[in-house]
Amino acid sequence: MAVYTEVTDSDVAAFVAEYDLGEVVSLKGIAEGVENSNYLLSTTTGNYILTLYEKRVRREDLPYFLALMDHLSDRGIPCPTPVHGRDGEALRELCGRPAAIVTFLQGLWPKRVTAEHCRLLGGALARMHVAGRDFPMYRPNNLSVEGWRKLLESCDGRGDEVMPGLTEELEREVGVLEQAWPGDLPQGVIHADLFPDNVFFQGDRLSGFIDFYFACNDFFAYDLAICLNAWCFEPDDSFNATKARALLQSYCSVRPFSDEEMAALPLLARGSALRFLLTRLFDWLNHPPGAYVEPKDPVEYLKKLRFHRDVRGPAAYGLG
Ligand SMILES: Nc1ncnc2c1ncn2[C@@H]1O[C@H](COP(=O)(O)OP(=O)(O)O)[C@@H](O)[C@H]1O
Ligand SMILES: N[C@@H](CCOP(=O)(O)O)C(=O)O
Repeated sequence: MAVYTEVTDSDVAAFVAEYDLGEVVSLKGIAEGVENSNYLLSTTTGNYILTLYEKRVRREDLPYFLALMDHLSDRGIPCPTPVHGRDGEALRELCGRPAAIVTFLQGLWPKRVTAEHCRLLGGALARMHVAGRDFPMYRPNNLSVEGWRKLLESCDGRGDEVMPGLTEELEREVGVLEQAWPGDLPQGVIHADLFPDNVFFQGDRLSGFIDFYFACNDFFAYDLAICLNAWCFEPDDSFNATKARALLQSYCSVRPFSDEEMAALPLLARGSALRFLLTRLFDWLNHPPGAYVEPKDPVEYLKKLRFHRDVRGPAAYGLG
């Protein structure tokens, strides 16, 4: 369960007193999620999400994430909006952690992804990229190519505890991707963690995006590469080109891809697989025994990486 920091009734009452949100009715820990502590907060004015930011989120990055949610929702992108206190601040401290309240988003994330989900996702992602173009803040992607060698080193050569030969394969991959990574592609604000559990649907529409706590400035096509990995593989690890085509075509109908972006896609998808493989590997090797949150499987992302390594053109993604 993703509640790392326990909040008592008196803590939350004092916290909520800083806002015009009425009285606290209840506070329930939310089991889903990995990175932060999330609570469903009910007050006499409605439902909200209270988040206490944990290990991977740096305090200095929080103004970027919160301002981005304000910016995108002002431009009609469905996403949570930070609630500002009576002093105008959205970010404050609770139980020794940075904390914020955001609006509650209706809908559920898809447990079984369909091509229609991918189609809706593609269009909405492109609209988010366009809406972020005039966002004035900048945050580099510290989990992209410049960060991978350090991330691998932080695993202390223990990759083979997960699979024999893994450390060597990852060292090779990091080297190849460092050499081949594109220098310049269309870029702007990206979500950078758009997995199915961060996208809500209601009936036949996409009702919103959540979890902007990896958002950063990077190649737009890298966000799509993350989605290809997270949405277009089946539980038996096979790649579903129909889902990929639905995702990419609907994205391009809103924000067309350049030839350079299309050509770079297999490499970006390989790199995005490596990024999640490395953070999962680190968490797998370092999670305390008996911890509530089950670490995610790094090997799932090794298989995805190997798939993209063998891709020779857009036909593999249902295009061309
Ligand atoms: N704004 C929101 N509206 C509704 N539910 C939310 C909202 N934010 C988070 N949640 C709930 O909390 C869960 C975990 O949120 P998430 O941001 O993915 O956590 P983490 O950053 O820890 O991975 C989500 O799966 C969802 O159930
Ligand atoms: N999506 C990442 C883990 C981050 O979890 P989230 O709940 O913040 O999306 C992964 O699958 O490795």
